[in-house]
Amino acid sequence: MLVAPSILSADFGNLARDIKAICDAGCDLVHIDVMDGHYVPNLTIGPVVVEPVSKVATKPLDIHLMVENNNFFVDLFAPLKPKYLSFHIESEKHPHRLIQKIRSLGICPAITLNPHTRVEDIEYLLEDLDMVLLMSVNPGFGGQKFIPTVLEKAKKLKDLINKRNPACLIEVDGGVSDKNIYELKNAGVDVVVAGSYIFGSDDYTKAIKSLQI
Ligand SMILES: O=C(CO)[C@H](O)[C@H](O)COP(=O)(O)O
Ligand SMILES: [Co+2]
Repeated sequence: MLVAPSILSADFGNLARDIKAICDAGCDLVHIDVMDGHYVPNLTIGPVVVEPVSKVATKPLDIHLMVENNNFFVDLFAPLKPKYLSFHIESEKHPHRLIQKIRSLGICPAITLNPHTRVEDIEYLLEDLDMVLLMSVNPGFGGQKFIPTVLEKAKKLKDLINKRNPACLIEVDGGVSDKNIYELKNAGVDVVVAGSYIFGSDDYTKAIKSLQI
């Protein structure tokens, strides 16, 4: 299991320090939550902040867009060369076109599904995707309760992935901890995002290791 700590739960007054700390503690990816205050009722950070603080990151960036104007934000964040750039299927009229654009910029395209969205909705996009991000909370805030129906969704998605594109990864984001990590693993999940669990612990190395099963 790969682990991507969400910096939403980091100390925003010491963001570079916290990004360095999770990289030193052995995380696999650095998850950056980008919220525009329109698509979700919260506002976070743009490239003006992410670019300087991510200079200390020794692990690849995993950027999660929660925005209305995906095209605009893809253009804003592409120069930072994240490994993964994901956008919400629910906020995009032309997901297939946007996936091709992200790929043409040298970035691995990923798509995100809210808790209510059926995995079948993205079946015909799977061949073009490197990762699917399943939300296990409603997007917008850290520290929420895990929605367990994501486990059934992950299993269904795994079947579709095995049929269409076995190389595509499944990522789960929201309410992840050592309490649900084994169920997530059994459901076929490859990558977990964890914010409050990791940043709320007093030993980042131990917390990250407890999820790298
Ligand atoms: O995308 C997100 C919220 O929209 C965050 O990545 C997610 O909530 C992680 O935080 P936590 O592990 O505390 O739930
Ligand atoms: Co996220």
